[in-house]
Amino acid sequence: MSEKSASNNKAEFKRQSSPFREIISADHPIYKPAKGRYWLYVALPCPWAQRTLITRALKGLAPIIGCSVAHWHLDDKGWRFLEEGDGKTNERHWFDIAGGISSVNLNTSTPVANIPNNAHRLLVDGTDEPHYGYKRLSDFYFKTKPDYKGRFTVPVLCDLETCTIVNNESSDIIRIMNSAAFDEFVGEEYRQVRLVPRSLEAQITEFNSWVYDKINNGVYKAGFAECAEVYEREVTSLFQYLDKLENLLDKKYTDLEAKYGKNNKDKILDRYFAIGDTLTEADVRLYPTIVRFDVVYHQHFKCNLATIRDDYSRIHTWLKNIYWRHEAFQRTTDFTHIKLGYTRSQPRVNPIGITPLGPKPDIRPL
Ligand SMILES: N[C@@H](CCC(=O)N[C@@H](CS)C(=O)NCC(=O)O)C(=O)O
Repeated sequence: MSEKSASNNKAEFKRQSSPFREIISADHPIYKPAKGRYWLYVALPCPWAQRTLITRALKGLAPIIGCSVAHWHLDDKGWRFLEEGDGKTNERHWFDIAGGISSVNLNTSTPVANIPNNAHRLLVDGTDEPHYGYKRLSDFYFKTKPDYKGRFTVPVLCDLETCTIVNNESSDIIRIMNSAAFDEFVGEEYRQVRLVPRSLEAQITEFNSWVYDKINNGVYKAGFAECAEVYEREVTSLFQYLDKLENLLDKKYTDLEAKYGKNNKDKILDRYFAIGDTLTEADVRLYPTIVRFDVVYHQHFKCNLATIRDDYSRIHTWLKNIYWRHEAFQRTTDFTHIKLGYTRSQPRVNPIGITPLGPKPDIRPL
């Protein structure tokens, strides 16, 4: 999310690669599957972190892999946790049981302005780090690698036994969660959830590759461009790929209408996903960008050739369907953290740090 993640001398945004890439498996020399051994550190503005929260919820891993939420405000020392001891209440349990992080009550609390950057509203702005009392995410990075020189990004999956970072790349973390590693700790209903079914693997991989480069990362390439020429090129490309996505979903929706009848909305919506007719990793990786689009990327990253709600009707229906009918998505979406996080943490993009009140509502009803 940081505007300083990296850029090259052509004023283009380049995302740094993630240095910690271990997996958890019975064959791994150190990181064996276990209940309560691993902990996920996230920040709710971050779309990459949200992928991991969604997958954790869908796979029933909330009781197996705990989670801490950094304060939504990213400063020049990186993400920070709320003060030690603050979060040691029963409410933390409620946070985890929610299958992600819930702040359903917050989504209706407006306006979001007038909150100081360093406000500490317990279990509203984030949680503490309950194991080591770390104040900063950077503490984990230095503990794992004392000479670490990169950025301190979320999400981070940590091993509490060795106090090291197992992995800090969201696409790996969701594959770890989606593997059979934790099957023995979850019920059959979760074991059956396969976000990358073998029969759809090639299609999902192809979809993910352009969605990642042109849409997930595309909004950042437009928003963090350091000159007009780069911005214009990137924003144009982004909307070309949103058009491609709209066409793909249009075909999907029309085929479902032909099969089940135009009026059979429930049957259609039950099957209306990006690839195949069940929820897959393709939806998990697409959603965090689309749900942030109208509320932040449109104005903050100047991705304003169109909105999802008024100009991309099939993407909009897909988004509303996922948000309103799938708890793992809705309960890991915190519009307040999202809006505040982007608009208050990127002074080059928004120097005064005023958080726009609109659009209203954050997401329309289905
Ligand atoms: N490749 C990483 C990217 C994660 C990432 O860029 N996270 C941003 C938040 S959206 C971050 O933590 N930035 C902190 C910083 O750059 O200081 C992943 O997908 O896990």
